[in-house]
Amino acid sequence: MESMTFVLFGATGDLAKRKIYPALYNLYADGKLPESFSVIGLGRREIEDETFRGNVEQSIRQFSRRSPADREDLNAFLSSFRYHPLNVSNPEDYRKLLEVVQARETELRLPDNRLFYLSVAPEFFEIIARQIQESGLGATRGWKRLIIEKPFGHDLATARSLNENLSRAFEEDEIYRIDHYLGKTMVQNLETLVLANPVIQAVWNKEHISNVQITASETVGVEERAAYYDQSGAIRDMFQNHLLQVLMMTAMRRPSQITAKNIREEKRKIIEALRPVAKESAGLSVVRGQYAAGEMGGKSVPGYLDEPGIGAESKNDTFVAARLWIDHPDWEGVPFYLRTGKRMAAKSTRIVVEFKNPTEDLYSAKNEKTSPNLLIIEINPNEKISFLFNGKNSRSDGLIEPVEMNFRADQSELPEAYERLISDALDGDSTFFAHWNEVELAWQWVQPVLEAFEEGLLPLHSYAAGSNGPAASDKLLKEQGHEWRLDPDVPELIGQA
Ligand SMILES: NC(=O)C1=CN([C@@H]2O[C@H](COP(=O)(O)OP(=O)(O)OC[C@H]3O[C@@H](n4cnc5c(N)ncnc54)[C@H](OP(=O)(O)O)[C@@H]3O)[C@@H](O)[C@H]2O)C=CC1
Ligand SMILES: O=C1O[C@H](COP(=O)(O)O)[C@@H](O)[C@H](O)[C@H]1O
Repeated sequence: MESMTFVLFGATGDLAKRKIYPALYNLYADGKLPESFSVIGLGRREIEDETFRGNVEQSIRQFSRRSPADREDLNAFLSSFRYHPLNVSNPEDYRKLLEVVQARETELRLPDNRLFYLSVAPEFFEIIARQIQESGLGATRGWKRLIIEKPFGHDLATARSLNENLSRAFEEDEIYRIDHYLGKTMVQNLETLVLANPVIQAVWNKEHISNVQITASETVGVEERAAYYDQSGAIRDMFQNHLLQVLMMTAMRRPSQITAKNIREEKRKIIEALRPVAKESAGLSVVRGQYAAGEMGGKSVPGYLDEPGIGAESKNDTFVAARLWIDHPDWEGVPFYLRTGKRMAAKSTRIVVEFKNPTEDLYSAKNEKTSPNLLIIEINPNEKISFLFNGKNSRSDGLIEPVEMNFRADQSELPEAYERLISDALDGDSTFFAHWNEVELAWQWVQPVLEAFEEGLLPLHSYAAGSNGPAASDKLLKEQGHEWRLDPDVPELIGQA
């Protein structure tokens, strides 16, 4: 682990408070930060170093998975933090920042390895990258790296333009695009599950898999993020990035080696092979919805249009589902169903892999029913892998029923996604960051869908808050003889999983 300076743009913001400081603290507590390091927090407001350190401490006490046990140890951690007021569009502020960074490098005898973390609004990404270059902050003899938050562009054209501008200041291998789903335990575990288990590897293809379902349902509504969310919708907020990343991780084929380069290459092949949709026919494979008033946990909740900050006429999507096909020899004829929505019945991020069931005929002759084998990877809030198979029940009738085998990760010990990702960026490991190829190809698939939404070519279905989304999304599966698995209204399965 190399000593470095962590330059944090947006140090007074929500993400820094809720995720970044707790992640840094836990990495420190786990011995995963270098012995010597410097953190320089940046924001417009004028605050003293002491106040800044107090704010960092408060965020750790409130949001860290582990509370600081020892005052001395916490003070040692906080002593690395300094604050510098900076307005992103003022070049003079960057020159002063360079002096602050260099002074700390000299004082702590740090090499000029610098990690710049952009935890600010996306409209600032380009100007910051340019100023880092022009001020000399980026001219290091050591390494320089850029961690950039989502969203990466608003559509294909803006993502391309952002990337072009960033690449004037940073090489592709210096850019770490955060997709926090790639830092989740079970998303990272997918690679091991499929590649390290020959039995699973052998059946991970069109011969054995009937369909794959990826769900990210949330119970929360738009919360305080109306200004951002009403311009983005579920398609940009969750689908273009998190869901398509999970699809790539699920469908990627075996790489020749487990390296960042090879894994990203395999992911690229999958996203490249996604069958494009035309905007005129997007409605055949994509369903969009918006939540109406409903009931959640016994309480009435307002519909999207009545949420604070949302325009009364908003046509924004809070739900999107799609049926995708991967034109790859190993996945021919296997639909991948993706859906995400706010104000749904349950918080659940999961992948359900449904296997083909050639045993039906064999048992139907005996008037018995077998169910398809299901491999269920629960990502959030549980972190669990289950396999549902057929077994005889232990009652006197001895009928065949789905039986569950499972593995549950010990959640008390699990690092958070941000810990994993920041640690990887410090180590220079980009495996679980989104490469530009993946981001661009994901936007390429989504672009006609965005246009279809904007031009009103698809109906905007209403769904009651607290439901499983619009019924139209069930049709996407029914047309292929499938159904969503493990929705909360399928008690016999959710009860076991
Ligand atoms: N919050 C979250 O849960 C998530 C956030 N993100 C992304 O993370 C990024 C940050 O989000 P979040 O922390 O919520 O945003 P906030 O609005 O809470 O914070 C914004 C930060 O930017 C600083 N800032 C604003 N304008 C300027 C300026 N002109 N010059 C210098 N600094 C400025 C603010 O400091 P000051 O006011 O002192 O100037 C503040 O520190 C965004 O890209 C967002 O999309 C991604 C996923 C989740
Ligand atoms: O990136 C985002 O993710 C969250 C959901 O994340 P999870 O880790 O709780 O599954 C979502 O609420 C938010 O709208 C989106 O910006």
